[in-house]
Amino acid sequence: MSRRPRVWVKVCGLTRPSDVEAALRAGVDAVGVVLTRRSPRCVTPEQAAVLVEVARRAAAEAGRVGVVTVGVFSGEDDVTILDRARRSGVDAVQLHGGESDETQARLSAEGYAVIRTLWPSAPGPGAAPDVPVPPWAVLLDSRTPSQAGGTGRRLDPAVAASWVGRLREAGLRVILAGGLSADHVAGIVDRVRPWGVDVSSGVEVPGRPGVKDPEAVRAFVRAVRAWEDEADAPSA
Ligand SMILES: O=C(O)c1ccccc1NCC(=O)[C@H](O)[C@H](O)COP(=O)(O)O
Repeated sequence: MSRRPRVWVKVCGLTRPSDVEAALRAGVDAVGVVLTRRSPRCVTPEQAAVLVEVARRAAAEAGRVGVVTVGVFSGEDDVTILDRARRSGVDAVQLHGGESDETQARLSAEGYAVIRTLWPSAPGPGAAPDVPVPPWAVLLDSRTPSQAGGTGRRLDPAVAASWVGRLREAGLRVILAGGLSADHVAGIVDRVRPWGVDVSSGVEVPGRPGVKDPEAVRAFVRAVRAWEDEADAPSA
């Protein structure tokens, strides 16, 4: 029997300090604030700064090190991204609008961990693109014609697994997103084997984007940690 790896867990689209505290208490590794106006979960940099401070305080109180605060962008120019990232005080930026390699490099040079989003569409070797400059992590997500993220739509697990395999071979950390929730995250992680998972609408109060349900967040983290505690059968 072989031991399973720890899975990095991010809850995204937080808008309320109490939800940030609850997420940290539940044991998440990262909290995301959406800093693009192209989202119903958008917060201002000033609101984000309060949430980031709450996250740092809650992490310190819980004796947690390495908790990451992430600002999500989609389609903003580099100057706007840098301005909002600085004003909010996030550790990492998540590029969720097909931003360029140059933008990624510029943000890395400014000291931000960069999470680069890809939207898997086709299965098979060669379907996942090359990522010429390795970011801190790659995030696989679903999208609709009007929304680049936070859609609540699941990826096809076979497609996701093939992209994760290919990107892992290239040495990248891969975070899986797209319609995850407590009731099926363990099964998807078992099949797709990402380095991390990211959830937003699946832990929200139904019909209220940005308002998290603390019990749903706890159930999500519990489901991931329970999966980690099981062991893989030896391969034949
Ligand atoms: O959450 C949004 O509203 C959003 C809007 C535009 C770009 C990105 C956005 N969210 C990014 C995230 O990291 C979400 O957690 C991720 O898309 C997963 O969302 P969900 O499918 O609802 O779990």
